[in-house]
Amino acid sequence: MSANGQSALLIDGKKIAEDIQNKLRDDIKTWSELHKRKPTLVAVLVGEDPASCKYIEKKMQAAEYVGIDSRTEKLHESVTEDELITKVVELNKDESVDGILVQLPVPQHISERNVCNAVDPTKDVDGFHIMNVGKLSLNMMTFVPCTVLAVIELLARTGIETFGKNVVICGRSKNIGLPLSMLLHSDARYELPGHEATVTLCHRHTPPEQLKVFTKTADIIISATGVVGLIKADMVKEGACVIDVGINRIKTQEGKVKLVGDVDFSAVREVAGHITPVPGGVGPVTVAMLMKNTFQAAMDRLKQ
Ligand SMILES: Nc1nc(=O)c2c([nH]1)NC[C@@H]1CN(c3ccc(C(=O)N[C@@H](CCC(=O)O)C(=O)O)cc3)C=[N+]21
Repeated sequence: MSANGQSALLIDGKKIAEDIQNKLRDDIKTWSELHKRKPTLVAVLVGEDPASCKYIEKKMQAAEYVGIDSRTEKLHESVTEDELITKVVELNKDESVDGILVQLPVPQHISERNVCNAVDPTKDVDGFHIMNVGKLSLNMMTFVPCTVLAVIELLARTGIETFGKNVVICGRSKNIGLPLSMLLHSDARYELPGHEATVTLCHRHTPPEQLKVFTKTADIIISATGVVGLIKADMVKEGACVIDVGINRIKTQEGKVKLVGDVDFSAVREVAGHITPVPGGVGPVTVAMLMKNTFQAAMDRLKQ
């Protein structure tokens, strides 16, 4: 139990996602009536990975709710890189399409980088195109990856300051840890909103004792590693905010599959000031931010 005798406040990602989507729903309705069309999102899914199918389904449901036209283009697992890129280029040229996303991971024989770079940067609602990654690193306006936006949104809506704070990010993935580190230290003197934190980016070669030294001084800990139980109670400063981006499927003793994050939730909860659960934390807000990026893409298209 923490010094004030209370356990951490739970950050309700599901509720936050609903709030965002309700606001978007109103804005999209107004926009669609004005422009006589709806924003349009196309997801490209290669193969039939059950987790990918589930995420795509959630995205399609959210799109339907907020008033975005959406569809999933399904390609066989054996599709070649050229064939996949041909599909993407076709969507790039399609004037009725505002946002394109290729669900990751793609099969081993296809280069993820080549595929992400094939998406028209103005339709790249995932923010994975090399040009959008470059812009983010320069704190320029661009599409920011949805999970990164979700973390920022969870902090902002919970009233957690980042200005001058110590943030420790665990995990340096190109789609989450790295862009999150770029956004959280962003400088307000450029185009993007500045978050102005001091960021420490830890990864698999950060020695465990050193990791603990870093996390112990963090005001905000964000874990995106896929390592179950990485963040333990003795690594967390009293009152810190803990954001769990991990998604791990584990088998329980009864043989059931359970979704857990990277954080030892029940123990960390007693030390932290705020904590996100898994499920019901970052995941639903990620989907909401995809809707926001798609609406943005549609608005930008009409302005061009
Ligand atoms: N091109 C691309 N863009 C992505 O944005 C992308 C991707 N590929 N590949 C996979 C990851 C993962 N991701 C999630 C989306 C929603 C939940 C989500 O809604 N999670 C629910 C529960 C889901 C469940 O029950 O499995 C929750 O945490 O409460 C999680 C993870 C988007 N990703």
